Amino acid sequence: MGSDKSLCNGTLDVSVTKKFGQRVQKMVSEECPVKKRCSPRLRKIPEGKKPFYGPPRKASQQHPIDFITSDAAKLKSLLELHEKDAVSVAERKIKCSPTSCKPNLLKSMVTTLDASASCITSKEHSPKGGLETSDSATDKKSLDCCVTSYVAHTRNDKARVKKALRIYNKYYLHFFQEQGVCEYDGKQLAKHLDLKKEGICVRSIKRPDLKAISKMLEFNEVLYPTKRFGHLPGIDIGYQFYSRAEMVALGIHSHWLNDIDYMGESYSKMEEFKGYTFPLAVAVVLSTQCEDDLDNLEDIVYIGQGGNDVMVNKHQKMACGDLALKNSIEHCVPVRVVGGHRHTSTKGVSASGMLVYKYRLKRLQGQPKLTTNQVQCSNGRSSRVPIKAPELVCLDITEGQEDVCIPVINTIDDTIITGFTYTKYNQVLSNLSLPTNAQGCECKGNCTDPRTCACAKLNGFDFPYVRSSGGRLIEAKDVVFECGPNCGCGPGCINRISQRGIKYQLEVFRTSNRGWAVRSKDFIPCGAPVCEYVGELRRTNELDNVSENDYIFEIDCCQTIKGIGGRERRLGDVSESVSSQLDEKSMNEGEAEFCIDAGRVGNVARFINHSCDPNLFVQCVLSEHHHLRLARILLFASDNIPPMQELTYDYGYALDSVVDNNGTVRTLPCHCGTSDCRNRLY
Ligand SMILES: C[S@@+](CC[C@H](N)C(=O)[O-])C[C@H]1O[C@@H](n2cnc3c(N)ncnc32)[C@H](O)[C@@H]1O
Repeated sequence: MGSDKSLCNGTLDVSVTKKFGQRVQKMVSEECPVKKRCSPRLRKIPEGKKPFYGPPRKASQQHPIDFITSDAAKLKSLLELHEKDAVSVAERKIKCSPTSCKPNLLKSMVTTLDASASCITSKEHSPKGGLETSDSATDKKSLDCCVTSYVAHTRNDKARVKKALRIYNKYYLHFFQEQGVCEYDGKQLAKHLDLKKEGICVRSIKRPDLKAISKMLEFNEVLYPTKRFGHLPGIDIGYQFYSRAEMVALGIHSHWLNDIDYMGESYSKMEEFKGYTFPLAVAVVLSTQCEDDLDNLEDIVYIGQGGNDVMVNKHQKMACGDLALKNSIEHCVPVRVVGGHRHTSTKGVSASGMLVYKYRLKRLQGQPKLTTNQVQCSNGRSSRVPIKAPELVCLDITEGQEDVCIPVINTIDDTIITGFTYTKYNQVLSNLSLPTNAQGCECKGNCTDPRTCACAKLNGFDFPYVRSSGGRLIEAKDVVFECGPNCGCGPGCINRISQRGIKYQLEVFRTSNRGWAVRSKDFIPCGAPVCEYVGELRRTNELDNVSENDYIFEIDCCQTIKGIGGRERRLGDVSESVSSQLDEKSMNEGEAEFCIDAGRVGNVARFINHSCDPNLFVQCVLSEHHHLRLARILLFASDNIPPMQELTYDYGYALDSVVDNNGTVRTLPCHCGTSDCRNRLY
C-alpha cells in the first residue's frame, strides 16, 4: 500500500451525500354539522408535485412505449451515448458476467459524495502514470465557473428530482411487465414449435432498467442530461438511490455500469471548457463500499477503474476514468462520490507486485453531516416480535391478525391508543348488503395471459401489477380489477396483490403535532401495496349527524373516474361493465354514497396522516363484486420510500369545503412539514 512519500501533494476533496388523498372526511358533532363534504383529489397542486397519478391522457399517448419491438436498437443508442465519453464501456459490457449485469434494485444503498480533488497514489503506481501533480494544478485554469457549489435546494429542484424518478419507475415497471409477457410468449412459442428439440433457444428481452433509461434519454426526460461538476440541485447529501439506473435517470452518474463517470474529449470543444485537459471526472461509484462503511466516506482511498486490466497486464493503464480522475486533480475540480453499491464481482487488485493507481477522495468541507439514520435500512426482515422498550406502548396493535406485528411506539408523551378495535377486513353492518360476486376469469393456477384472462380484460387487457419486489402496481388507475372468489386462479395469482395483506414492517408512532402516525422499518419500492383502508362500511348520509370522527374515508371512485368536483383524472380504460354505473344521477351530485368509517373499528391505515407532498397514493380496487361505489381503498407507494420515513397520503380535502351550520368555513392547520405544505388540511 502507498507510503506517505508516494502521496502526491494534490488532494481530491470530497463532499458526501448518502445515497441513497384520503379523502378522510371529518364529521363533526350535531351542534356543528358539516354542510359540505367535498374532497376532490389533489386540486390546484402544481404539475410537478402530483404524486404518481399520471397525466390526464394515457401515458402511451404522450410517450408511446413500444412494448413489442426489440429493444436492441434502443439499448445500442444508450451504449453509444456513453461510448462517446467512455471508450471502455462496450468492452466492459461484453466482459461482464450475467450476474454482474443484473440490476441492483434495492440492493445498492448508494452514498453520494461531492468529491473535489484527489490525491493519488500508490506505492506500486506506475512512474509513467505521471501522477506527480499539484504544481500543475496551479498552472491550470480553475473550473469554478462550471462547478455547482453546494447550495440549499429550492422546492422546485426537489420536485424535479421526484418527478424524474417517478418517470423512471413508471417506465421500469412497464418494461418489467413487457418482459413478463415476452417470457410467456417465448415459452408458449417454444412449446408450440418444440424449439428445444430443434436446439433453438427463445430468449426474452432483459434489463427493464436499461430500457427505462433509454426511454428517458429518447424523450429528454433525464433530469441532468449534460454532465456537470459538483453538486446537483435537488439531490441532497445523503440522498439514497436504489439502483444504478436511478442515478442515470437523474444524471448524477450517467453510466449504469462503469464506476467512473467523466466528460470525454468532446467537451474540449465547448467554449466554457477551453484550456482544460480532458477527460475530466464528474462522479464515482464506490462499488466495493458496503453499507456499514458509508459513515466513513470522509476520506477514501479509491482504486481506479483499470483494476480489471491489472490481472491481465500486471499494471493499470492510465486511460479513460483513471485518466479523468488524474486530470480532475490537476484542475482541482470536484467529483461526486456515491458509495454503497454492491457488486457481485470483485476487482482483483490486491495481488502483490501489481501496479495500480490510487486516488484519495476527501470530502469537501461545509456539507451537511452524513448521519447513520440516513442509511438505515432493513433489506431482510427484523425479528417479528419487537424488543420490549419503555417507549413501546403495544407489541402488536393487530393482535396477531396480520402477517407482521405492528408495534406502537411513543417517545413523546404518555398517550396510549384506546377506543378502537383492530380488524383486517371491512365490516359490513346489518343494514347494508354487498352486491353479488362477479363471475371472474376461467384461468387455472395463475393468470398468465392478459389476452385471455377475463379480469385482465377489464384492466384494458393487461395485468395492473408486475412481480418485481413481490408485486407492484405499474401506475395509478381509475380502478383496478383484481381476480376474485369466483375466478379459477389461486391465491398466488399476480392479479390479487392487494389481497395478500400487509407485508412491510409498519409501526405506529406518536408525533408532537399530528397525533399518531405510521412508518415502515422496511424499504418500500415505488408502486408497492402498503395497506388497505379498512373499517365499517356505511352510507355517508348516516354519518351526517354523528359526533366528531376523524376516520371517515369516502369511497369516491365514480367521482374520481369522472373528475367530478376537481378530482384529478387518472389513467384507465373504464370497462363497459362499469360505465353504466357512471351515468347514474346520484353519482353526478359529487357526493360519495358510501364510506369506510374507521372510527371504532379499523386497521393501521387509520393512523396514516395527511401530507401535501405524500409518499403514498390512493387506489380503488374491485376484487369480489364490480360495484364502484363500494370499491376497496388501497394505499400504494408513489415513490421509493426509505425505512423510517413517515407514510402519508393526500387527504384531498378541497380548501374551504368544510362549512358549519352558520356558514362559517372550518379550518384545520396542516403540520405535514413539507416544503409544499398548503398550510391547511381544509
Ligand atoms: C385519519 S386520522 C390520522 C391519525 C391521527 N393522527 C391519529 O392520531 O389517530 C386524521 C387526523 O389526524 C390529524 N392529522 C392528519 N394529518 C395531519 C396533518 N398533516 N397535520 C395536522 N394534523 C393531521 C388530523 O387531526 C386529522 O383529522
